[in-house]
Amino acid sequence: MASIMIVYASLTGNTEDIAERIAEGVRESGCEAVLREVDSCSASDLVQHDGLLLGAYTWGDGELPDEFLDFAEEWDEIELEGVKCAVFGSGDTGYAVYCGAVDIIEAKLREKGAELVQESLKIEYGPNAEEKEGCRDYGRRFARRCMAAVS
Ligand SMILES: Cc1cc2nc3c(=O)[nH]c(=O)nc-3n(C[C@H](O)[C@H](O)[C@H](O)COP(=O)(O)O)c2cc1C
Repeated sequence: MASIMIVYASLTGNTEDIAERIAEGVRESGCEAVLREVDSCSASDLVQHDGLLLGAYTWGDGELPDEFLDFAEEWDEIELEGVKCAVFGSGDTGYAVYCGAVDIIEAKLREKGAELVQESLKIEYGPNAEEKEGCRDYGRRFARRCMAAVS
């Protein structure tokens, strides 16, 4: 069974809600979903799985949340070449840089040679009912791509 790691940072629960819905979609597809908050895992945990989904809210002026800053220092030391990844997050369109953390994480993964297998998912605040289904679908699509690679 393919195993997919979902690592996220969430201050008020919106990104967590997205992460949980994505995890449901991953599981519906018959894959294992390992869901972890970023401050409870180390960068080396990332490479033990068949796919990696990273999620963050945006802080400051389009910045990564502090929890991800510590993590981002560590991932310079790990090999992500060819690892199947995708990025999601929550933001607020009232800010100048909407979901900037998602773009920063995506750029970092590209720089590390990771394979971004689908477009990033950005949601304003928490997902509404329709967006929740979109999150599940996002998880299902990601899982299918990872399963195709392991079978
Ligand atoms: C101090 C502060 C700065 C923020 N800066 C941004 C920003 O630059 N861009 C953005 O899209 N959202 C920004 N946000 C909005 C949060 O990312 C948004 O509320 C998000 O839904 C929080 O997700 P969470 O519930 O997972 O913590 C900011 C929020 C706060 C409180």
